[in-house]
Amino acid sequence: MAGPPPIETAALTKYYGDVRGVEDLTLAIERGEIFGFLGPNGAGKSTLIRILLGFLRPTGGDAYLLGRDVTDRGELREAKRRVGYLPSDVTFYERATGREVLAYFGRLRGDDRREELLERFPVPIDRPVDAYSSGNRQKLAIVAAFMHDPDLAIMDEPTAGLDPLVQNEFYEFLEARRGRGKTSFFSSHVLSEVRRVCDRVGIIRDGELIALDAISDVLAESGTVVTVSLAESPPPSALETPGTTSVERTPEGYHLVFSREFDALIDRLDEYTVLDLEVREASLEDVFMHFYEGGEPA
Ligand SMILES: Nc1ncnc2c1ncn2[C@@H]1O[C@H](COP(=O)(O)OP(=O)(O)OP(=O)(O)O)[C@@H](O)[C@H]1O
Repeated sequence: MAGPPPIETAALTKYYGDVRGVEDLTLAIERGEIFGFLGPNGAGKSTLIRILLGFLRPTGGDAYLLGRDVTDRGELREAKRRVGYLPSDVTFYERATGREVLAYFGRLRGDDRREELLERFPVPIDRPVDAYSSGNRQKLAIVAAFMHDPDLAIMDEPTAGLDPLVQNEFYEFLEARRGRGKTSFFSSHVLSEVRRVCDRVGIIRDGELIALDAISDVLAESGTVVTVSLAESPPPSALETPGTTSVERTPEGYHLVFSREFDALIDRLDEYTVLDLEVREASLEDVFMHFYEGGEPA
């Protein structure tokens, strides 16, 4: 079981001229986990992935893949034999058939799991790739990325373009990999998929890591949403009680995200006339929206 973390970064920083890609990013992914990397557009997700794969050189800090320094060509090459990469914009040599594409990648890295993957993610294998739908193209990319059974998979928005059934198949596939101690790291905008499949999440905004947690911890901390409609209109801050993550005024009333500290809230509401009250479990959207929106501008 021992061994270096599959992905490790320390104070990793990348500037494109004056533009910040990522800044001071310190992160360790554990062996066997499914890790989701979330953040709004332009947050720095692709920058991190491109540094890890050696496509970009960091401005500062360190990054290791399977214990190998990604800035050392020889070490990177060695690590990448055991890594599968699924880019967000899949491109193949268009006139090749699916079979030829897979044969090419198979020669480079091996293809022990090719047939099993093609059963899970069937594609019209003898047609030229330029005639593929975007979903089939993505499925072919999945087969190509995983057929050498990599210890670590790095994926940039892997389910974009897949229909819900195939998405589900993909999540089950990642879970089966986890059962064999394989590690998966992916960027996503889709909170529901992260909730469905990830063990831990990192949230990045303006190039910086602003939260890193187990999904269950995130939800335990701020896992309840209360919508309350009052006859009076106090400022939202008047409804802040211990354990409240956020309070907003919406057309339906006040929207509170908080841990389950009901007594404090009930005491506070006693000062007003409650017209309507709804309590429900928070979605990840509720919990993470304040991470996405809040904070200092870059
Ligand atoms: N080649 C480049 N030259 C200059 N700036 C860049 C370059 N690539 C990315 N950036 C900038 O770096 C920042 C991080 O971009 P990045 O693509 O890593 O974000 P992202 O989180 O992957 O976004 P998205 O969700 O839109 O894919 C952005 O401000 C972006 O404009």
